[in-house]
Amino acid sequence: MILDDSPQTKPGPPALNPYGDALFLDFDGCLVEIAPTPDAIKVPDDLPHVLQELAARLNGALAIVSGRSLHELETFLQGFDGPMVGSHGAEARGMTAPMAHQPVGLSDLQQEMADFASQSGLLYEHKSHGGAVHFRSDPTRQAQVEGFAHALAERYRDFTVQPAKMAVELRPTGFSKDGALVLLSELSAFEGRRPVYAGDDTTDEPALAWAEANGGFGIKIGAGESVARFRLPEPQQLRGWLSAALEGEAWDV
Ligand SMILES: O=P(O)(O)OC[C@H]1O[C@H](O[C@H]2O[C@H](CO)[C@@H](O)[C@H](O)[C@H]2O)[C@H](O)[C@@H](O)[C@@H]1O
Repeated sequence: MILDDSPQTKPGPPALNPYGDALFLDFDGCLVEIAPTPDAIKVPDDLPHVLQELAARLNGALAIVSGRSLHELETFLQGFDGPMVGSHGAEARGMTAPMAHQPVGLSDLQQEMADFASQSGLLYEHKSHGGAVHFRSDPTRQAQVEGFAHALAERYRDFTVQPAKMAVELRPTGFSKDGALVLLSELSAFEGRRPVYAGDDTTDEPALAWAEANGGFGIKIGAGESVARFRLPEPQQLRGWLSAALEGEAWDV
């Protein structure tokens, strides 16, 4: 079954193998639909339960891997108690935290970001290991926000500019989602399993590539170029695929 008509047409993903697969899921734009602001997302009531049940079916080999702060993921997904990686690979639960200390200059950097956003009439998102300035309310400000972020990263060397959907983030240098997959795959629940990664954004591409290069596959959610072999058009279809896996249904490729 062909699920999209974009220039880079890809089929939908095959069925999960509960005995051999490890599942890694991005959050925003992947498990849940993009919303006007970070706080405005709608998490379906049954999503934590579906994740919890599916994790049990996979013998614990299911993790959330996100750019969000870990405490936000835990709040949005109460009822799912499996591993989670937040802040683009810098913090985690269910395994040793990848980043042992907070990045140098964190609070000063956050203050500068908050001040810039306030003066620019844009939304500042305070994050546990960095920050984000969102320009979804005024996309014409993109270049200005990017210029500000790159100038900031010149002065705060522990931080790297992370482009996001209608936002620019500053995240800790040296951490990434694909780096997190390496660490997660060393956990006994994940070891030796075929990695399957679902994500929607440029920040997910290295993780999608990692899954493809390590005997598994990637699922790109939404339009756009991707290294992933498979695609689903919206988070809703990914949630459907997860529910089908839980019910043991085969997915028609
Ligand atoms: O790695 P992810 O789970 O995909 O998180 C990436 C960033 O997602 C959030 O921002 C994006 O989603 C918002 C809600 O839909 C939207 O308003 C915003 O424009 C998007 O950029 C989140 O706010 C960031 O902290 C995450 O890093």
